[in-house]
Amino acid sequence: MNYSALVLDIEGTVCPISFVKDTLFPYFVNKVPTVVNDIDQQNDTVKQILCQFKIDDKNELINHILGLVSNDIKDPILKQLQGYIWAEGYNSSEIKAPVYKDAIDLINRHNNVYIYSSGSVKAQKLLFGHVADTSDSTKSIDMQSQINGYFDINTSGAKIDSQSYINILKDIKMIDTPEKVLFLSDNPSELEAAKKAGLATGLAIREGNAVVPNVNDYTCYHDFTKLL
Ligand SMILES: CSCCC(=O)C(=O)COP(=O)(O)O
Ligand SMILES: [Mg+2]
Repeated sequence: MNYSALVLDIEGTVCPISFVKDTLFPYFVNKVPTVVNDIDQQNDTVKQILCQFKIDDKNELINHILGLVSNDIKDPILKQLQGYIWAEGYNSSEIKAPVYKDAIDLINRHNNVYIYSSGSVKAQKLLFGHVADTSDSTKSIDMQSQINGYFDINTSGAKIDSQSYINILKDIKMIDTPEKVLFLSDNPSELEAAKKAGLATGLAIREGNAVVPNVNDYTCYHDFTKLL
């Protein structure tokens, strides 16, 4: 099947879950106390995001944010904040995104690729702007020009809600032919929601992903080499 558009999840699909859990989250957790305690020194956007939590006490706010991270809560305010904190890590080259080689190749050979992740649009752009270069560990590759658009839980809604996929179909002007849009994710609940909206779906099977008991119900991809 020739798909007119691809919509790709990030964590567990185009990069390992371990990158998010062992690199991105710890980097963020380490910075949270300073960012909250020194709120007056943060830029206006970060101040506004912190204010949205509506918690005045700094220690309480720190504990609230850290609790969201440790329980992997896909909270829209948390996700916005993470993008701003990770920017420092990417811009200083401390963080580079280990996007799977087969995912890089897939993105390079399809001309209509979109991203839909719980990570904020800002975080997504940073990630694709700083993809680890496997041939030279000191370098990163900017893949942003290969991505046609980015969607997150703030722009489109929760990933397990089929309305979110309808919103995306409208945005990418594919609402009349949803079956020509392929959504790839490691999360069966997301695939079910996308399927309900009429999209074609594929389950990413990667090392470290959660085991899917009813794996035979899905079209599975251990890598994307043979896709398209
Ligand atoms: C944009 S990378 C940050 C990943 C993240 O915060 C996250 O929650 C990943 O969720 P996904 O929807 O990509 O599985
Ligand atoms: Mg995922």
